[in-house]
Amino acid sequence: MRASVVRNGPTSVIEPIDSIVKVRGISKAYGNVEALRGIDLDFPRGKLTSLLGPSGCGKTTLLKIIAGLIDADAGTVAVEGKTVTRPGPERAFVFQDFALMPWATVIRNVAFGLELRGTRKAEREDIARHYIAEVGLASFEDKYPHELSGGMRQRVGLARALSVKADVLLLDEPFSAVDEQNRRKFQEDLIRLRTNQNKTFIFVTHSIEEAVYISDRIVLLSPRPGRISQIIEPDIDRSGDPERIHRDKHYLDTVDEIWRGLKRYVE
Ligand SMILES: Nc1ncnc2c1ncn2[C@@H]1O[C@H](COP(=O)(O)OP(=O)(O)OP(=O)(O)O)[C@@H](O)[C@H]1O
Repeated sequence: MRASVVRNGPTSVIEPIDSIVKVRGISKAYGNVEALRGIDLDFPRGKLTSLLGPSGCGKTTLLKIIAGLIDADAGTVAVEGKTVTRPGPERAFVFQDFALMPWATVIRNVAFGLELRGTRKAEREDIARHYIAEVGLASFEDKYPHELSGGMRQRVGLARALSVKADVLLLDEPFSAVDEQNRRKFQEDLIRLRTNQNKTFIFVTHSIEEAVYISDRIVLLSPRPGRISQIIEPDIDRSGDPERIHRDKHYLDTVDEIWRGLKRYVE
């Protein structure tokens, strides 16, 4: 099936994309389970793209292939024109469970990526402090993960990814382990960070509402083997009150449209 781009809103012209990540012909099977088949995708620089689709359609697999954590059977991924063969400093992965070290303080956890790269202590702690404040955790530098709520641990994971100054942040359902309130707050933080930090975010989610709320572009995958079914670019003004956005006509129409696209897979 050819991918179609749908824009909800006044913009009707589709501009050429300045893509930072190019995925070409990616296929992947685990034994006889075919997870992905022939994925071609461009991820625009400085934008947030969500991967959305039925359970088991290969979203996490695609994210991990982009991260260089697992190999594809066929196809290539290039970041800034350079073929991905392993994890690299220009990409940071935020795991579902945030993968924090329980025996280390917040600041050590956040600075860990820099520690691995050999950045000296004073410098890496300065950088870590900056991003700890950026995610709203100033004054929690010396706490341990067990002293934090799920939402706060999630922020530590994000601060760590921001600290290594990767251009591309890969987030695997970062909201799945937190309550609704923290989820909303973190969604707003992500919208703000995307604007302030000029990072490219690639985001796996199960939630249509969440995808429409935070994404510049939504890639809808078909059931396994995952193929691109549709690409949707919600045209939503996110500068205002979040409650207003949730009642915005374009927002509601886009949610509805995606739901109608996905419904046929779950009925
Ligand atoms: N290491 C593995 N070994 C065997 N099968 C796997 C492995 N990892 C994933 N799979 C299978 O590959 C398919 C795609 O998995 P993946 O986790 O990428 O999908 P997903 O869309 O992220 O799923 P979900 O929405 O449920 O999180 C699934 O059927 C899954 O069971």
